[in-house]
Amino acid sequence: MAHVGALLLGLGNGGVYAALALALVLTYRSSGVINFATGAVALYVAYAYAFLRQGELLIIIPGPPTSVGIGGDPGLVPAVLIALVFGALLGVLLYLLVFRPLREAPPLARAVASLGVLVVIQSAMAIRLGTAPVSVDAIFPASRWRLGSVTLLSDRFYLAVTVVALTLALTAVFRFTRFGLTTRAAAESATGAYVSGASPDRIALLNWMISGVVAGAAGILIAPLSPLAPTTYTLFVVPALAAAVVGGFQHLVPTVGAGLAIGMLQSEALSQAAQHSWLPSTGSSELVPLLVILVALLASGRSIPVRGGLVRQPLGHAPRPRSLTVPTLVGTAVGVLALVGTHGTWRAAVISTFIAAVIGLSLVVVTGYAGQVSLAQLALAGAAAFSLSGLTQSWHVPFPIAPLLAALVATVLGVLVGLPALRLRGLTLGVVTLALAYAIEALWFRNTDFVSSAGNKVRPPRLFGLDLGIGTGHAFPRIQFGLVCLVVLVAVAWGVARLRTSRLGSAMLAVRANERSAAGIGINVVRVKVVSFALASFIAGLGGSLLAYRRGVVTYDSFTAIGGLSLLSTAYLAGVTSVFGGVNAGILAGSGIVFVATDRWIHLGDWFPVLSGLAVIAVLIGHPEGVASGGHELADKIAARRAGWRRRRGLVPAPATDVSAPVGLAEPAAESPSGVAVAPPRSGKLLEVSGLTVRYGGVLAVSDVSLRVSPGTVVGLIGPNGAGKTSVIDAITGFARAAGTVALDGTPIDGLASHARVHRGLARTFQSLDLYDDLTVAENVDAAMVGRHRDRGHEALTGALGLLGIADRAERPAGELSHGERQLVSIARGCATDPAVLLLDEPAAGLDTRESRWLGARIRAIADTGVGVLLVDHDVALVLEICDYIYVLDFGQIIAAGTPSEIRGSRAVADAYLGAVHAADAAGPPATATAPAGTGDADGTSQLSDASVVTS
Ligand SMILES: Nc1ncnc2c1ncn2[C@@H]1O[C@H](COP(=O)(O)OP(=O)(O)OP(=O)(O)O)[C@@H](O)[C@H]1O
Repeated sequence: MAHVGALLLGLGNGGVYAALALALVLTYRSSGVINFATGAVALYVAYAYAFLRQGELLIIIPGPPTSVGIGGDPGLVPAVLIALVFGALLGVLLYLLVFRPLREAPPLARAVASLGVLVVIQSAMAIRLGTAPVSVDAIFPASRWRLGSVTLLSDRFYLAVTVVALTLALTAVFRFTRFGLTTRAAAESATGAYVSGASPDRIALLNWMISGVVAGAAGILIAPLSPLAPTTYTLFVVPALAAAVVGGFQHLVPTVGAGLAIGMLQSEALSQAAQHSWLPSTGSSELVPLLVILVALLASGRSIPVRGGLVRQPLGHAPRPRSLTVPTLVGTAVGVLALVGTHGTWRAAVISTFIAAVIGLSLVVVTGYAGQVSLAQLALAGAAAFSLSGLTQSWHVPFPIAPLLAALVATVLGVLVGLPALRLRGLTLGVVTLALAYAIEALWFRNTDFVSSAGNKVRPPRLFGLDLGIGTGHAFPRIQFGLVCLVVLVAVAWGVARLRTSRLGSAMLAVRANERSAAGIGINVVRVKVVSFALASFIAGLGGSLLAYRRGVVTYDSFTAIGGLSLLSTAYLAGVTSVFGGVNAGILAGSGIVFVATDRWIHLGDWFPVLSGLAVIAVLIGHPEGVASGGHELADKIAARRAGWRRRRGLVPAPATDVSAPVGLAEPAAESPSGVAVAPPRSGKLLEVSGLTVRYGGVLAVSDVSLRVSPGTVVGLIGPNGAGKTSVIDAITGFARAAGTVALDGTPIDGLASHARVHRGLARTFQSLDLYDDLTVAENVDAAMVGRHRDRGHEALTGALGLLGIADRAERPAGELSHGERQLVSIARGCATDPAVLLLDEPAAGLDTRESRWLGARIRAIADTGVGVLLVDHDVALVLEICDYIYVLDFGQIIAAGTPSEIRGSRAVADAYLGAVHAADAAGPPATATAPAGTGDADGTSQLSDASVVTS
């Protein structure tokens, strides 16, 4: 019964989380924004309400007085209504000024903009109103109801009932009104909404308005129960995000249910912590949102996204460093000059810039390269900082072993933080890492069991008797410590730049771009994610250790969850995809040189965070990929101009302009069009598939399919749309769950993960190509050779590019190529995995007949090297021309198999697959009349290529 009482006590907070989660769902559904500022909106409306009840109108912009009198308290209902109107207006303003201009921006850019809004509102409120809590009169009668041995506080009950009533009303609006219908249609597809005559823009605006009202209502309702203070309200967004995740950011009722449950479980956790000494004295309630999110997500997530279920996270171009030596030397020289040429506050700011840049570089690795949105990097830095304190104070571990060990602690924790990334991606992962940071802060950094109220001391670094510490008094800040920070920064920056040019870096970018196709070329997506979290956490740990040495005493306030949000927004703004951007993040950070400069020269003082939040928003609207994107474009332009200059002087050959044009169909297989020798023939393997069956829920896509692909042969798999051809390839390569056996040279491989099958010799291409548009052609192909020896890798790279005739496109970004060229890159990537069997999914899609026949010759050339090829294509003329054997699939079953001439003469195939053509023949007009130009051969392929037109 005590448990029931504790649970019911949590109804109040639960109701608020539920209302905020509703507001989150509304903005996400209508405009795809995860609005981290939802708690801040609630905060603003709650303050506006509290001031109204004191007869004052709140003004948060600088200049005029904080409030003006309105002649007394207008009363409960008018005050609530006026405050809610403010909430609605704030919602409308946020949409019109911030999120509408960003509607085409990457999802992460929109989330970062909401972080900017959060910082602006929270900092402005803190400056204008102070951080002292404000108490507000009760709204609901506060009495104790006794139900047997259980006590229920009536105000909590009324609050929860109000939120549930609000949810039911909103659910009814969205279910039964035209506005609700169009909102749901727009959530599915903006085009769909346009087609049905609704303006997604107006729908989004209305939803933002309602969201402002709902968030405001949450703020007003909780104000009497929880003293009004800027930071507490802002952080209500974490449990609210957890509730929204449970509802999939779509469904209102599960969202509200989860919000209420989180509040109740938190209350129970607090009561348990008070009763049991073995439970941590603080932090158990902050752990609840994390556990709720993890249970909800792990129950529904998948490790590799299913076909069509990919979350794309465009993050901007991650440029490949052109040279490491010059920037390293110049950067080091600038750093030394900055230290030597400054003193006092300025030198302290330079040192802070170095440290923040190190932590910023950790985000470059995990988010910029590997595409994993981590909001926990600052918490990981904190973990190292607090560990360093223990290592130096209690264990007397000397420098530099202590900071390295502390960074290793952060690495272990970082790998744990990264584990959810194995199943989650995009901003959902960001939400989980935020919940983790929130829990780590409460359980460890704020926990008085581990950290004394004045903070934990750190022993200054000493090496061979030399004092490397930052010093105190007049000596502060000592140049020696600045040099230590600079050495760490240069080493980390050099390492991160090297990583970008390494094969691991290419694999990270491949995972960032497209996990499915990364797995398809043999990249172990799980390992790449874990390694990127480990590397980034180690770097964050180094930064955290430096920060601990810089401060001398470690306290929680340097490593808060909110600070982690600011870190991501600064790093994103500075350019999270390059070393240049990471260093920029240090320069722009809260205690860096820009902060000191603005403080000294423009006397911004407390308003710096507000202005930096506004700057984040303004810059994002102009450059949704961050400020460094301008620098990257400039560097690309300079490089292109230099290359043009070198070409004009005849130093390098000019690239061919029409690579996909046929370059001689009768070329020898061992020589590429550019004269590059292709990979030597390898021993292919026999692929045997039997009893393959694939089901998607109730749909039987493939039923009991058996087929063989012998080394050195091209085997076709044809069939009408939806016959199950891609599903067969997905099942053979481990991308779709299937029954049946798949064996290579008699060894079963059906139990293996997709990337492991690639290592056994099974390579594939994707119908959607799934190239890494950010990477060059060479990098796309190189990514397929992770773990291969460099020299052999180089041989395979030139071989694969040469075989497909795209060697002269090697340095072009894949995103710039024509469709035909992209098809070739996709096949080259498959070839680069050194396959024994290559499965090609519609490689001729989008090619004209000439290109298609040229491609056919390339495919034959691949088979001539000993590789077995399974070719799925709608171009029947191509399939009949180059295949040794063909299987015909219809409704998931093999209906015919044989040599091209047998297939050509098969009545069953004609009926099932070419029926339309035969029917057309019977009706009169000659089939050749509509055949594409150039396909009419003496052997009658014209009729079949006509069939390909009918079915594709
Ligand atoms: N993820 C999925 N969930 C549910 N059904 C699916 C899924 N993927 C494919 N299907 C269904 O399975 C059947 C076979 O689809 P598949 O894409 O394998 O055929 P296909 O022959 O490759 O078609 P196409 O030539 O159009 O590419 C179709 O009915 C399709 O709608």
